[in-house]
Amino acid sequence: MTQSVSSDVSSRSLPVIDVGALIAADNAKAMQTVAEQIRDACRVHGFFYVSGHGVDGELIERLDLLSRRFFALDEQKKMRWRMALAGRAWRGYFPLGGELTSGRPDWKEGLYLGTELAEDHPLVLAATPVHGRNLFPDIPGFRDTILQYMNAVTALGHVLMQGIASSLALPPAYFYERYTADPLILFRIFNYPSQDVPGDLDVQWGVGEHTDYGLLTILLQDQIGGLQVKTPGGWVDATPIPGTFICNIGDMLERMTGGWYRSTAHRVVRNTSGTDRLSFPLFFDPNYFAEVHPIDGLPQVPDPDDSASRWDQANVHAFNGKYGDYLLNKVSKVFPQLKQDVL
Ligand SMILES: O=C(O)CCC(=O)C(=O)O
Ligand SMILES: [Fe+2]
Repeated sequence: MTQSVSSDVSSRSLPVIDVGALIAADNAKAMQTVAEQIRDACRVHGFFYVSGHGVDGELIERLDLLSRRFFALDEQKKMRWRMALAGRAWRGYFPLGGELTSGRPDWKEGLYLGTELAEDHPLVLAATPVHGRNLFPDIPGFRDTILQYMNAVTALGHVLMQGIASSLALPPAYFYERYTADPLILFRIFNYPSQDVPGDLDVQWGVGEHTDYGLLTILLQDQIGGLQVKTPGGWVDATPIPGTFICNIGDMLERMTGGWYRSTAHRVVRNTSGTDRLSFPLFFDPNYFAEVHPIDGLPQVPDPDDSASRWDQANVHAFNGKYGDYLLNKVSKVFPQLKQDVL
């Protein structure tokens, strides 16, 4: 990979944490060991691989296969499910170069999805942004597979948040009781095609440097690679490891922990491998209406404001208010046109 810069990968590679004990939930000592591994990973990197997660491998294979079938369709056909058609629900397909990071197009196409809510759900009737029905492409089996996958990984998200609570010496249900009994789940399926960029386009990355907005991102990626994580020692490749997810913490967890855990910047290099790269991030976030507050009693971080070196120059610690407000402010920057049309 051309932009790979890690020279001393062994000391800087990201940890793999087997979370089987958290799922089994029958051995307090083993659960504590996992919580300590999570704490170390969140303190040092903000990124870790998860193995032993229990999500069905056959379901993952089916999701990958059907997603490839979708992206192989003509662009014109894929545009039948374009995001503009979902309005405020913020769902559907966006074409190559259609999403911006820091004002520049990313070299990816994708399908935006989330918790499936019916037209008569109160939040949909109230036209709540990012809530609504999905635009499921008419690939046989795709809808059910996506819904099953979102359910399975959301369940994993609840377990991981229990582990994160324990890692902070909080009761396991800390986040559930305050923020995630009804979490905001956004799910994306991305294709990074191995395709040249036309000379007149200002494209550099698959996805430019950024942090994620919410609590926890649970990412499935295929075998191509390209995700890189910013560490104090430089950019590190998050090399694919079969059978694992990659987890990273988002801005809201940094805010809640007063910077004790950081939302670590990451990016994806442009795919030049000759084969499409697929990735599937699921964002496990606080309820849209939840007010985010710092957690009492954590170790104090002297100066948590790192806005000067952050990709968006934002100070997440200055944010007060509903998670939904924070999210909308961010999302409107990555899809400015859509914001104009539907908000
Ligand atoms: O595709 C990837 O590997 C990462 C995508 C990502 O960082 C994001 O969607 O926030
Ligand atoms: Fe991300």
